[in-house]
Amino acid sequence: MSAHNNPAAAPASAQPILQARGLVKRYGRVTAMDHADFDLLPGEILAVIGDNGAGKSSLIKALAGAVIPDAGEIRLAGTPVQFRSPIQAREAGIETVYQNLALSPALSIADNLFLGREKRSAGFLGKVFRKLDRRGMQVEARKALSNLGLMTIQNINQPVETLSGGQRQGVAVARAAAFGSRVIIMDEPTAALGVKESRRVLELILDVRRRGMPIVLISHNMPHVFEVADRIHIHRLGRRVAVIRPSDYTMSDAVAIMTGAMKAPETLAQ
Ligand SMILES: Nc1ncnc2c1ncn2[C@@H]1O[C@H](COP(=O)(O)OP(=O)(O)OP(=O)(O)O)[C@@H](O)[C@H]1O
Repeated sequence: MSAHNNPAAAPASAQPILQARGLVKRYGRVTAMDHADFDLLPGEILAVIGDNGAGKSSLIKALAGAVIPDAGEIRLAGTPVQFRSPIQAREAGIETVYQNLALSPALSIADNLFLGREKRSAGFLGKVFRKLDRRGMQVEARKALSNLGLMTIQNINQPVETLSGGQRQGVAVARAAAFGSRVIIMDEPTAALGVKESRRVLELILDVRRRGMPIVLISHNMPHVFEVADRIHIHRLGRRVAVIRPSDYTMSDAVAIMTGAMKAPETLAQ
């Protein structure tokens, strides 16, 4: 599917769902973020690309509450937010799927989906003895996976360590998509996957967008970026230097802007 006729894409005038202005983060003498800006529009897939060390992770971590910036402002749906921890960002609806997935291999798929937000049984047993509502969680886990067309997974009680890389990625995405999130950030979701599995994860990303959820996709894989992104945020030396549409530039242009070999376009495509 072409990313450029995305019916969910917001008009240019739409208010960003997630926005950052002037983020700064220094580690001693290293400036990881140097007045970095960021805009994610409702319903879009925004790819973030940049050379190694450009500061992509620092930016994403700041948006996800894992790094506290030294300066700058983050707004969620127009409201300034100051996340002090990843939990706070998650509670506000920003879900991050990191490259080294935060899944517990020995636990089942259903348990992983509810890790950290387990459902308790109704009434006394749940309140006093914190008894888990296993049946309820299994029903919801099955629903979350089938919503995303992931029901090739036969048994939601099987341990995650028995799943393929792509299926694991799927569980992580299902978890992110299932809990009323407003934004999903995916850090190199296809980096460790084979061709077929990468394909399925890309389909999954498109599927999540079809459901109206905006996605930030950090990736070094230009063909993947150009295939699914509505817009591409190019990061260089700690800051955003351009936002382009994949239909307006070639992959080598994007790489040239990223490395400084080509001048960044003057105006940011919004
Ligand atoms: N915790 C830290 N302590 C010290 N320096 C750090 C820390 N985190 C990041 N840096 C430095 O900040 C700069 C930006 O790093 P960052 O990881 O954000 O870049 P990146 O674009 O994500 O790189 P990559 O693509 O290689 O993952 C680098 O020079 C890095 O060494």
